[in-house]
Amino acid sequence: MQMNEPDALLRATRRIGPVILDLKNISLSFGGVKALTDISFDVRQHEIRAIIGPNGAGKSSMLNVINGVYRPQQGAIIHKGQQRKGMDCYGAAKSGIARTFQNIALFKGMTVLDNIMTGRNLKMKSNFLMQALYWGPARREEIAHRVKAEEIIDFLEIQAIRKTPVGRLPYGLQKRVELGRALAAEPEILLLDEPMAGMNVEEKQDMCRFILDVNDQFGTTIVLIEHDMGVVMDISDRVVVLDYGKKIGDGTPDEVRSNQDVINAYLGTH
Ligand SMILES: Nc1ncnc2c1ncn2[C@@H]1O[C@H](COP(=O)(O)OP(=O)(O)OP(=O)(O)O)[C@@H](O)[C@H]1O
Repeated sequence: MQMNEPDALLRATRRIGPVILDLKNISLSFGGVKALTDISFDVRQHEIRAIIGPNGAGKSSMLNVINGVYRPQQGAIIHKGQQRKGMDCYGAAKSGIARTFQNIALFKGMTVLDNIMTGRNLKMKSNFLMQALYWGPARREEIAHRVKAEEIIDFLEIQAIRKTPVGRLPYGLQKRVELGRALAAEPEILLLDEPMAGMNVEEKQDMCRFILDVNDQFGTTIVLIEHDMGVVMDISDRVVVLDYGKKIGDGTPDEVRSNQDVINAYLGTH
């Protein structure tokens, strides 16, 4: 493939690495409904990879396959060179894959800080009894986790609301807190399910900036579903396009934009 100069430069400076997630011939059905049919694509380290497609195309199902919520009936998932066998979402999280959800899934009565702390659960080593007694090592561990949570709060510029119960925050800020909770797990791969849904223009701009900063500063690989085409084309390195559970396009934003199947099935109708 011939890359033009700015593309090549962009990729070189952003250090796109080798394939870390390879999805091969994935098929998934629910009873008679074929959600995904023979889908193959890969994700490279440090890449921002978008999955787009009309409603019901299979995008969320694909994310659920990646983070182990659904097990496909056919196909293979190769994560860092190892074929994944029978992994659930806990296993996926342990292997460095975190995600946010289409509908915010936060503890609404808890503060921003405490919600972000829940993202540290997988990293906690002390057992329940030690934590309950707040005993030596558990105390030191708690302090270290709080420091990490505060770092994320600073990074996302939400210091002013750190003690506010999440349910009282406007929607855009709740989405940012959800990103913070996912970041608290220090994921290698971050899955974002419509991170900008329901946001106004300014909130979208902020979220775009945070996604790019996470990718740049932490080196996190990002796979995102997003309906806003402007956003997708602006921030993604490569885009995979699904329609009725089938892959109809895959490539750089420019390649996808000029793909006639994509224009017919999706872009042309929006
Ligand atoms: N748990 C489930 N049980 C039965 N059918 C399902 C389930 N999850 C998804 N489906 C079906 O699989 C297909 C793909 O759905 P999916 O939610 O993955 O699409 P999507 O592209 O994310 O759509 P949207 O943009 O509306 O969120 C749809 O026909 C949907 O009805």
